[in-house]
Amino acid sequence: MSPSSVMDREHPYVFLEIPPEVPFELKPAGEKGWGGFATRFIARNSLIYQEPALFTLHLTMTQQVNDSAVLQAVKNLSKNDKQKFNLLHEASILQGNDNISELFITNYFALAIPSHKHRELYQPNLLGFFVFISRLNHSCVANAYVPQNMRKTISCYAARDIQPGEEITFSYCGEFPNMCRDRRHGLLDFICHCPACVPGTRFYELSEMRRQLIRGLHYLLLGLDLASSRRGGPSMIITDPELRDNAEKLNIPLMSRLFYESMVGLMLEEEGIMNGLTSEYITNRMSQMAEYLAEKSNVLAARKIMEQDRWMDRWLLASRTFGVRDRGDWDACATLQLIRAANRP
Ligand SMILES: C[S@@+](CC[C@H](N)C(=O)[O-])C[C@H]1O[C@@H](n2cnc3c(N)ncnc32)[C@H](O)[C@@H]1O
Repeated sequence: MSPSSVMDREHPYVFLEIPPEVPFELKPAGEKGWGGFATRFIARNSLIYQEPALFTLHLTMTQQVNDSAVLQAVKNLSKNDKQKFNLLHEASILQGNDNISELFITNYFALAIPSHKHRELYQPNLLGFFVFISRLNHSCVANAYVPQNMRKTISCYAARDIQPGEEITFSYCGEFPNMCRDRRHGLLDFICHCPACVPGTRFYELSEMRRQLIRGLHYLLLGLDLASSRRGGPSMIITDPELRDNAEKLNIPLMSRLFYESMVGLMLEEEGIMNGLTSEYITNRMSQMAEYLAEKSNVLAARKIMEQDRWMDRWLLASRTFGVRDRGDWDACATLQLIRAANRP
């Protein structure tokens, strides 16, 4: 028996009692430490696991995660739950990290709680500690996703079909689709080795191009450079000054918007990171824009575009009416500007 397999058999995770409904097992995952591997076939868009927080920390806006806050919360746990925390702590020590706050930071998800005030919907200072979904590793081309949660529970869904034995991964940052490798690695605190992060491969080159393109398309749609470290500040992702100015004023014709949105969809699909939630989100945004169309020919063209199931087909059709003007353009632009002004902090 090799020394590593002896170590693996005695690893703290082996003693974690995994609930029977969890469709993955914990195993070593190379340089990523341990990870979760599917124990059965998981169909695209289906729920993988819904998990309640082991405990939560509600910090004030100026407070940071600290050892005493974490230890105080752990003290109030049941014996069983304390044991889970201790096993994760032991595993963390094996990886050379004895720091309690760090352990919390590696295993938390920010929780959103509904609030009467729209702007307070997302409360980044309510943090939940999760034992099982936190065992899943990151990938920039993940096969699962964890949507923004609304209560003290998080859910993980399959972004595509997952075969038994396949490692289940999700993206630790929802905004990675429009960021190139260097920017992503600047935000992660480790070097990711997923297929989109290994330079010199065809997939890597295509991935870099696709993400740069998505970044530019987002600029055209939102007038914002979401991938910039100075978000909201000046950006040169669109070099044509007139087009950039129109994007910043949200003055992009509706039919062009449908084309840009379809192209984002196509790029995400080609990259292998389109999931049910994102698809629904882009489709809704396209439908909302189409509502402003006033010319009959454009209304019909938009309807045809939206009827297509594949993003490639939507994009091809949308390219035929790209740049066509509509009487509803001005109305849409004015409304988008009002929404932006209302949402400014
Ligand atoms: C929440 S934990 C995930 C589970 C962890 N691998 C374990 O053994 O418990 C996050 C940590 O896993 C490692 N990790 C996750 N995804 C990775 C990736 N794609 N490449 C390298 N390391 C990764 C990093 O050390 C990261 O800080």
